Amino acid sequence: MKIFKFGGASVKDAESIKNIARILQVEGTENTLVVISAMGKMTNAFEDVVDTYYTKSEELPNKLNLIEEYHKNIMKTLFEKNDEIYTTVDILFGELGWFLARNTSQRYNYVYDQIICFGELLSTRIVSAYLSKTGVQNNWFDVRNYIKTDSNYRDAKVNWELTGDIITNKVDKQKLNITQGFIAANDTENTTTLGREGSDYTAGIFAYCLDAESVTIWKDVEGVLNADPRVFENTTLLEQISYEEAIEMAFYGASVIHPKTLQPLQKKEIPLLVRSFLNPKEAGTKVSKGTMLVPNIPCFIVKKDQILISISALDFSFMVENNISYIFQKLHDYQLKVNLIQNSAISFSLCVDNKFNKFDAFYNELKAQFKIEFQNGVNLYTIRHFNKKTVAEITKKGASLLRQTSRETVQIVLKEN
Ligand SMILES: Nc1ncnc2c1ncn2[C@@H]1O[C@H](COP(=O)(O)OP(=O)(O)O)[C@@H](O)[C@H]1O
Ligand SMILES: N[C@@H](CC(=O)OP(=O)(O)O)C(=O)O
Repeated sequence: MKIFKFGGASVKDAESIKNIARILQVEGTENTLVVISAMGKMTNAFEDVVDTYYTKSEELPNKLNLIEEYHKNIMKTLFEKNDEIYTTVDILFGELGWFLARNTSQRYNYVYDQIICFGELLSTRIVSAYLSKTGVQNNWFDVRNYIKTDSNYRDAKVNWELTGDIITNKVDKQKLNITQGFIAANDTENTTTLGREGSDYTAGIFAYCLDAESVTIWKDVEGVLNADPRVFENTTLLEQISYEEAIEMAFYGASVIHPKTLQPLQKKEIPLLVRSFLNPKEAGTKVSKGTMLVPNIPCFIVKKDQILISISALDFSFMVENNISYIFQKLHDYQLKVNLIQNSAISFSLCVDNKFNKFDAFYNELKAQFKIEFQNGVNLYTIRHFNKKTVAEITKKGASLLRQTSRETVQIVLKEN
């Protein structure tokens, strides 16, 4: 069985959806499972709905209208006025409205997941209906009945045993299956999510459980490049990457592949292909067992808008196991994602992502016990397979605040203007 994943960019408008139908017709529609993300930037729009719900509820109808209009504009091009999809989509907006009106929970992350899931539910319904309309038979299903997780809303952990059982028993391998990325459900049937950009991971979960022959992620770029083309001018396509190398790149923040996606694939040696939906004839990138990197060139990864924190003890004592373990417990409690660590005898430096806006609370708790300084808005550059020239190229971009070098990797924290 083949697993395809189409991300937001590949379902961002009516033309993109027509393109998916063309790709499926060329690639074949049997023994295939297609995982689809929310359209375009709709997950961001739903995040805005969540914030508005809590802070400026008078603006909520307006935000919801914008989302509805976006989807209906796309539908206008793809369907006739009386097509059933309009009822399906209205029911979904009705369910969302019902939740917003009835919810009494103040648990932000729980509420977030119950709202955010509509992006994927809408996109998959629309793509599935369009495929059916154009004669491509398909089987839409609600992934929340297949992927089961714990109740760690917004970053749920998969219950592999249960999920594996359900998927192997329930997925009809003969058909073209269409389902949602990123969302799942816990054992009380509440919606959970796998972390932002988690649809790649969904594809990996299905591939693992179904022993798929391959996973293909369709992108608006040729494949995995040696640097983010939005940040670097000259980029080169990587034709082959080993699992180990791809895991390293994803870990350091190469956003083109979600970091959790690769391990399940590596375990079963399922190749991951990253191909262009704009140029589907090209081979793109293959991540598989084998050669580390082809071509073997330096690769650049940048994580923007990080916080560089420096912590030392108030009494100038050494930063050792007991206070470091305490700090890590707090980082975990406040869901701060650590991207770089460096310690000296009396101070401990960290570069973190303030993913869930919990840095202030972390800071306030720690400042009672430690001297803690921080700098917002720094960028973390990682160069895999670096050389002198590439390090010089990066460091000339701004003031270098911290550097860490290992055999294959250099990481540099920069304050850019
Ligand atoms: N190393 C890289 N190789 C290719 N694309 C990259 C890389 N790093 C960042 N990108 C960016 O990732 C984008 C595709 O990812 P994304 O927008 O998340 O796609 P989707 O949401 O459709 O899955 C590309 O348009 C490109 O700008
Ligand atoms: N829609 C979700 C999940 C996802 O993976 O999206 P994309 O494939 O567009 O990155 C998000 O934006 O986080």
